[in-house]
Formats: sequence, C-alpha cells, structure tokens
Amino acid sequence: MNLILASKSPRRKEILSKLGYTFCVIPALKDEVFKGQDIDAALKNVALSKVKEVFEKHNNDCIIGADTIVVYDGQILQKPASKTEAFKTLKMLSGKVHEVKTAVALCSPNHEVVDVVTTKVYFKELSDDRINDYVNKGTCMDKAGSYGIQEVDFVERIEGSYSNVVGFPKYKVQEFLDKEKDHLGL
Ligand SMILES: Cc1cn([C@H]2C[C@H](O)[C@@H](COP(=O)(O)OP(=O)(O)OP(=O)(O)O)O2)c(=O)[nH]c1=O
Repeated sequence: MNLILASKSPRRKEILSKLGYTFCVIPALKDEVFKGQDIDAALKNVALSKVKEVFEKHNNDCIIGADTIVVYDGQILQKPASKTEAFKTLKMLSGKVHEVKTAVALCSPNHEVVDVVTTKVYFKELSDDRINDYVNKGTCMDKAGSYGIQEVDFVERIEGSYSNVVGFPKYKVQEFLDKEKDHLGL
C-alpha cells in the first residue's frame, strides 16, 4: 500500500516529508463546498471529500489530506479572491484573536478517519502600510485568512499547534499514519 498526499499545498508536502514519510502527491480537483451550520462538521466534509476523490482512483492506497480555514467572529475566511479582499481581511484581524482550523482526513482500504485541530492566533496591531507591504508581495493569495504564519511577523502569540496553522498538524498526521504503519510497511 502506498501513501498519497491529496494536496497541492507545498507546506503540507514539506511537513509530511519532514515527518520522514515517502509518498506521492495527487491533489484533489473538486471545489471545496462548505455546507451546514456547524463549521467543524463542514470542514471535516471538505477534507474527507478531498481524500475520497483521490481514493476512488487509488483504492489500494492510503490517502491523507486536509483543509484549513481561518474563523473570525463566526465568519469562515478562506483564500482571498483579490488583494483588496486580502487587505480588508488582515485589517479586520489586526489586533484581534482568531482561530485557524485544519481538518485532517485519511482514507485507506482499512479505515477512514477525520478530525479537526484548532489553534488560537493573536494578531498584533497592524498598520495599513504593514498590511499593504505584505499583500503586495502576493504570497497571501494561496492562504486561508490571507496570511501565512510562516512568512509574517503579525503574530503576538498562539495557543495550540503551529503546524496546524501552516496547514498540517504534525501530531494529528502522525496519529493517523501510526494506525496505518503496518500496511505502509513502516
Ligand atoms: C493560515 C495559514 C494557511 N496556510 C495555507 C495552508 C493551505 O495551503 C492553505 C489553505 O488552503 P487549503 O484549501 O486548505 O489547501 P490548498 O488549497 O493549499 O491545497 P489543497 O486544497 O490541494 O490541499 O493556506 C499557510 O500556509 N499558512 C497559514 O498561516
């Protein structure tokens, strides 16, 4: 049984590699649809849909994937549609606390599992110039909440997993893959 990462995220690929796993990357292609009132349940569904899409074509393998969102004041903040939206999002998050939630999902011939990890992130007060400098670089465009914790100094402190904010909570990924290690020949 082979391990497949159902993600185009370079950060997820890097984290899984650093955990010592050998795998191939086959991103899920379907759009992410958040449905229902409960944010955690909707996020789990999105992560599961990614791994199930890839498992349909690779049903003898172990597929792991994830979906990350930022939640502020009950709002789901995904990747920005424009730099203007990114600026507005970061101005809204300035000086406030928000949550970053990542759902990790695994699907294999042996079992299917999904769980959500939440990290609280406290932002510093950010000036418009500081926000503009970051947004104009453009690297915010492929990141939930319009920022990458790994590339900004906006954060006062966090409560919870740092790797979860980046998009792949190491302890959860390890927990899920430990259950598959015999089948993965590890
Ligand atoms: C909040 C935050 C998000 N992110 C990234 C992680 C994810 O790549 C992205 C959230 O979008 P996702 O839809 O979770 O992932 P993706 O589109 O990058 O890849 P795929 O759907 O194929 O798995 O935001 C950071 O890199 N740093 C951060 O601090």
